[in-house]
Amino acid sequence: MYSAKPNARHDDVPRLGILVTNLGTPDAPTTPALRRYLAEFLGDPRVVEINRPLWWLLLHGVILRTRPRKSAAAYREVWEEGGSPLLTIGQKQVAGIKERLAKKLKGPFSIELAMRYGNPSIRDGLRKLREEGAERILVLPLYPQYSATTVGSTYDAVFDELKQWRFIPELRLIGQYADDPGYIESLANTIREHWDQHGKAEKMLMSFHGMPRRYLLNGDFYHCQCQKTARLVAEHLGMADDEWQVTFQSLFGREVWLQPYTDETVEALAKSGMKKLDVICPGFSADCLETLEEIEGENAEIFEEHGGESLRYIRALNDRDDHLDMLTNLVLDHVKGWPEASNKIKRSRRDPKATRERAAAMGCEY
Ligand SMILES: C=CC1=C(C)c2cc3[nH]c(cc4nc(cc5[nH]c(cc1n2)c(C)c5CCC(=O)O)C(CCC(=O)O)=C4C)c(C)c3C=C
Ligand SMILES: [Fe+2]
Ligand SMILES: [Fe+2]
Repeated sequence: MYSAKPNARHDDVPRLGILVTNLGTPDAPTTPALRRYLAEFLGDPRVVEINRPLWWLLLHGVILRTRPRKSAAAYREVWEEGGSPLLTIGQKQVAGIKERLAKKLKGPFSIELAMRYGNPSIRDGLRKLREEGAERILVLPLYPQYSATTVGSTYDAVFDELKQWRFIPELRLIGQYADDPGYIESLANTIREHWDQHGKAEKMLMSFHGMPRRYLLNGDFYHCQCQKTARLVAEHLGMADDEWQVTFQSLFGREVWLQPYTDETVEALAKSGMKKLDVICPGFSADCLETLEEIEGENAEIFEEHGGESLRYIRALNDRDDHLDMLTNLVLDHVKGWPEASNKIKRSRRDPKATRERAAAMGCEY
């Protein structure tokens, strides 16, 4: 049985729905919450693409017995009063985009934050949009670079939910914005502000989340989009080739991942005598465990342990005004051609009494 909007009425005003998504985060920095979260995340075949039965045994037999405790301790280091940074920042981002859209969109719209894993879920976000009357939905995954492991998997979750609906909304998906001029400019702005405050370091690493190299060889061009973002930022800032470098972080498992690795590069640069190093993570639209604990925490320690003086982590774009302006413009570009209030006008021209009588004759509550 396909599901429908509860208490659907024939005179509902159709709205535009915007679902802003990110990866997701555990509900609490505890071992049981991490076990639930990692089981969902690492059980996703888009994320770990190996033989399913073998992976299931390894995941449930080994990884979920050991990693949740370790990961919970790491999450405790970054946890805030309102929850995980990825979630609290996501809430601020959505509130900021909503405020901006309210000034620019003529028709009614609703916007919801949803997470690919954990809460608030994509299923709940889509259902909320449906309850609010959304008949057209735009999905904006907050990943600037497309990867099947992130954006592709988000689409899977959207399709899995929508295929159970009776009325399937018109759907648009934003796949990537790796070379969007507003995004590049926001990154350049935040770097310039950092330089104004702290001066330039000897080098800047642009560190992106990694993935197994095999995925690139099988056609996931995330790597190329990361390179493009980094090149455009460097060009925008007029940086010489030896002033910056792309690296990949957050390795998981024993396979070869995209290289060079951030931690190995940080260590090598410190050993080579470098004293000041800037690191930015352009692929993370919000600060999270991978930036705060891994880069600002672990990698800064690695740098200092091997002779460096200070690794200065440049925060993610988070809820900066230029970032929220850029994301709002991205939404506006992608809803072009979708009529704003025309359906409302059409419906109001109908004879409500006659429509109600016809509906009642069919046993339908109008
Ligand atoms: C197992 C393989 C993983 C792949 C492939 C992967 C790709 C990938 N991830 C992000 C963004 C984020 N990942 C985050 C956390 C995280 N990532 C993995 C594993 C893979 N990611 C794990 C196991 C974890 C959980 C933490 C841990 O136990 O170490 C996060 C942070 C979430 C948070 O709550 O703060 C983000 C964001 C991208 C962009 C990407 C591929 C391009
Ligand atoms: Fe990840
Ligand atoms: Fe990590």
